[in-house]
Amino acid sequence: MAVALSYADTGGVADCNTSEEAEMENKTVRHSLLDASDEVAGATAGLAASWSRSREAGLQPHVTMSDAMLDATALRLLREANEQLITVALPELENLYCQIAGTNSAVLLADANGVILERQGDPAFRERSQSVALRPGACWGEADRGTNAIGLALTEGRCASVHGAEHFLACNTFLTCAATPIRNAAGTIVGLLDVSGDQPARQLHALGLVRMGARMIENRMLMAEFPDAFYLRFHARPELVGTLGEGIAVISASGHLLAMNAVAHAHFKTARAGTPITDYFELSGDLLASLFGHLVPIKTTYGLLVHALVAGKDKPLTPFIVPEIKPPLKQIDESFAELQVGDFRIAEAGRRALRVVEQNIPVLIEGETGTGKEWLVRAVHKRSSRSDKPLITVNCAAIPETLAEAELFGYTPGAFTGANRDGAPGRLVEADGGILFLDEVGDMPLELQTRLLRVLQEREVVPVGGTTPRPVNFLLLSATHQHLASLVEEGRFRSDLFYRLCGLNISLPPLRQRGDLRALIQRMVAEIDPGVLVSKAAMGQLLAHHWPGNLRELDNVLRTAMALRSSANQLDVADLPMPANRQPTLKSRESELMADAIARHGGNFSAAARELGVSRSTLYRRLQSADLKMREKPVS
Ligand SMILES: Nc1ncnc2c1ncn2[C@@H]1O[C@H](COP(=O)(O)OP(=O)(O)OP(=O)(O)O)[C@@H](O)[C@H]1O
Repeated sequence: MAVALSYADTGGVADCNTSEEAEMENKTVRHSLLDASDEVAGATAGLAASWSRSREAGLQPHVTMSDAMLDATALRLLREANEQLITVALPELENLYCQIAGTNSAVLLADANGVILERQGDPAFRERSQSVALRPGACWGEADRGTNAIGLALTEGRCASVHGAEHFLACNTFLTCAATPIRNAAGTIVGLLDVSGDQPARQLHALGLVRMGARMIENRMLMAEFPDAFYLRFHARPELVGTLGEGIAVISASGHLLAMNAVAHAHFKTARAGTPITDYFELSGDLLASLFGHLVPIKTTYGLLVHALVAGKDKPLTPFIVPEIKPPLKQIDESFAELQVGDFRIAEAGRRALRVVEQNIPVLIEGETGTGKEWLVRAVHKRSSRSDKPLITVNCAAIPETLAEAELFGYTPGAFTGANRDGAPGRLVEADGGILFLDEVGDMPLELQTRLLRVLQEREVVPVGGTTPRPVNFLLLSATHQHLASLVEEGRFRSDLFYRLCGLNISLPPLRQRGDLRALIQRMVAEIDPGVLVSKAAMGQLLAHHWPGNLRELDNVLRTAMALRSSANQLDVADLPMPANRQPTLKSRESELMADAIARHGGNFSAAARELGVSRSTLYRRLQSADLKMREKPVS
């Protein structure tokens, strides 16, 4: 499954000297190590809010609270739980300490809750800092010790500097501290790095040092998390590849993105794990192979020139299995040529559906019968990252109610009389890894809706007659010719399921409202036989028709006409299999409006009358006078 990568704090340490690089910096880095005053301005923001939070937590500046401190056993367990972080961070703590040794300071590593895990400090500062519990086991969250750099950085998810009297508790005002969170590849805060000291002035360089240290730890964690992967390392300036300012994209052997560091993520904000690396860099197979161990200029897909190399940890520099890398999504995707005739809404619907469903957000397509809902789904599947996985279509109106559960969720051997001896996996399991398309979802019986909802919430299926759930992972598209929100209002469709299905609602226009009918007719005729032209009169009649069956009807009419035509190279009025001059009359439009509204509301006359702005009795009367026999569904 494609997983969204996210970072809240994407500050990096790149600098730049050309306009392209300046753009790179704009896209990535707000702070620069060279501009400490800016950094401090950002890092000291939020003090007032932090003081309010400290008061709200019941703390008072001059009251020393009972100590929030873990005993030795609890600290040992906490260290075990944070083993990976500590292993990766310890060398960095030592490195940082070398840089601040002799300045009456200490370097601290805390967990994601602000409990200090490790400390490296000047012996002279030890005693003073011990007196305020600046040592392993102590919790420095805001709620325990009021405003302080560790608590503030964790609460606000960014670097923080707290100096002297800015500390909430009076006993801490001799300290000056700078802290910054450490995030894992998914952008979650997993710890924090802090430099604290006993100094009369704010230490501008301390903030820069902890940020550098944290970034180094993050990069190391990234590599520790994906030890078998390859790393594409890049920077706009070749000499900065391999430094802290570089972007790192972690890539699988098949050339798919696994993760990015914060700098890379700042370039590719919408990057998602599981997508081909060619979505982000313009790379042919040969070019990619040439990057192994060599710095080569390449372009990002948004046109920025960077210098990059690929390395694998402890790995011979053998190229990726390049053929698995797909061409960039854009090249095959964005035109939706088979839907694009002249009405921009249709291809745009395809583009929107693709983008959204690729983020694992379900899409609901509404439209009259034959408007091309299923075509749209096929076009989306073809371009999706799951194009080589199944597209499973379930027509919810066509499965008999008694078999629906078994059909959808599968069944175990011998689950019911007449069942297949070996059981069956069910359509949802068949869609695992691919796309599930629920057609005519508005017709799904309420009981089935409840079970489907559970599957969508828990992402696992229990077959009929079974007890063991099986995890499923599919992208979800649904379609209906009804107005699903009205069915919800009428209590015929579960509202919670509606919201589960309808991450994005796409409405396909009926043929009579499309602006590209002429072009569509010409194209469909040319697809059957490119040598045939449509006569003016035939085109006039086709354009005047009301097309209640939409594209399906048009397709049938054109195929029949082409088969019956008397001239080899022209389609004429006489060839058309539909009654002449179907220009809609006022009366026929009224009948269609009534029929449409009743169908949309699934036979609920009251709702249809409301939509049409007439009373229920008027609707009855007009249906009778139009001799329109519509079945009314009893409302439960
Ligand atoms: N873009 C298109 N170009 C040409 N023909 C199309 C296009 N889209 C759909 N059609 C034709 O219309 C028919 C109906 O399309 P489709 O099954 O996608 O409609 P639908 O909205 O899902 O219909 P229903 O609601 O009845 O299931 C297709 O079989 C095809 O013949």
